[in-house]
Amino acid sequence: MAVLVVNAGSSSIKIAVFDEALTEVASGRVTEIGGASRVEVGDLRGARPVPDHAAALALCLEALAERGWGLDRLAAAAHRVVHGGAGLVVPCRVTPRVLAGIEAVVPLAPLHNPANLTAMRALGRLVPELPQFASFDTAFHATIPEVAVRYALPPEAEELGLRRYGFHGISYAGLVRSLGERLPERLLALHLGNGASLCAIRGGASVATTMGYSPLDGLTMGTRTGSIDGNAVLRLAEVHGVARAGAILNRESGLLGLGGASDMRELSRMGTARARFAREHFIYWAVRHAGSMIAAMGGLDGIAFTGGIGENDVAVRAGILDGLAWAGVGYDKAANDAGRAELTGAGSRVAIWTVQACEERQIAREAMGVMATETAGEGV
Ligand SMILES: Nc1ncnc2c1ncn2[C@@H]1O[C@H](COP(=O)(O)OP(=O)(O)O)[C@@H](O)[C@H]1O
Ligand SMILES: CC(=O)OP(=O)(O)O
Ligand SMILES: [Mg+2]
Repeated sequence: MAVLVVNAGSSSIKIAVFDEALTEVASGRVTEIGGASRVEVGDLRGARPVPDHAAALALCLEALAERGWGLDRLAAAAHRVVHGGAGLVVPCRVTPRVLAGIEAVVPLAPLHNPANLTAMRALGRLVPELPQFASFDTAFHATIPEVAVRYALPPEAEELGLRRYGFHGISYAGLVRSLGERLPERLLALHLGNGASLCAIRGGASVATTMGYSPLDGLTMGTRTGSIDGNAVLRLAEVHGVARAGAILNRESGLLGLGGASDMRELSRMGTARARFAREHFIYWAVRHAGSMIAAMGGLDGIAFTGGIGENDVAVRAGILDGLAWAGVGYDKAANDAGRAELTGAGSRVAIWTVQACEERQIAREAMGVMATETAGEGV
């Protein structure tokens, strides 16, 4: 039995095939979709224009078929879904009702849910009999206490469903599993990719996170503002209208708005004063928000970096770790420069790791869990 996993991020699509022992047997990725796209699927490696997520998925499926993983060999497909609203949280089979639920909250995750739906519908057209499953980025945050979930709004506003959800939960759940025995009591997890968030994980459970009602809140991101005063949002809407204001906040802000490129690697290459400022802004706000996460956990025992930037950008990691020296954080500079997995410095009170994001394996695991439950149910 093989499961195809499709992880559509805001700037990337990552696919992988897992066998029943959760061993990855094939994988591929297209990054910087719509920009200076890079393809790593099958024999295709390098720069190649890929305009959107649909084209990226088609490329990935073609490459998988060439490697002997045609759609006819798959038992199921499993997808990352960023936002399922209040109604869709636990992993489930994709049905017309589930598709409608994901569609209904497109305005809350405009950079993600359309790509997730594109992948589900495309596979549904290609192989209608293939069972499909969805895992939600919000699920891991179900343990966040009410006081951290609620905005200080009156009941009529809360009735609109305005509350904090939190995202990157699939990544955080996978991270907790990857750390295994090493998992400390109070872990500051940093998922730094095109979308970026922090999570305070206490005893393996999320107790606070920086994203809120949508994946716009918190850190400075590739194209998203991160935290911004509500009155500034109202002003943008007043001047430009709601749709344009939404586009500015979600697609034209963040590193792109400040530095002229959404991609961290590209900003490093540019090296202009603007580009440097954008990187500085990213680091500064990651440290500021980290302070809030540490307070929510009542202290800090470990730090784990993951995501494209967290795993690879040595200078960003160094900047954030320098900014957390006050919390007893000391890191091994040579290990950081070399991109090693263990960064804890001699005498540091806090353990530090980089961990490869393993969203795909976590999604496959969850889909297999749903399949097992369905099969058990049939046997009753
Ligand atoms: N080797 C690298 N050095 C610095 N930044 C990197 C590197 N590889 C990827 N990144 C950055 O990671 C970000 C994309 O992260 P990723 O987790 O793949 O995104 P997504 O949120 O779309 O899943 C980009 O800003 C990219 O520049
Ligand atoms: C939730 C989110 O921002 O995801 P990504 O980092 O993949 O864009
Ligand atoms: Mg991602």
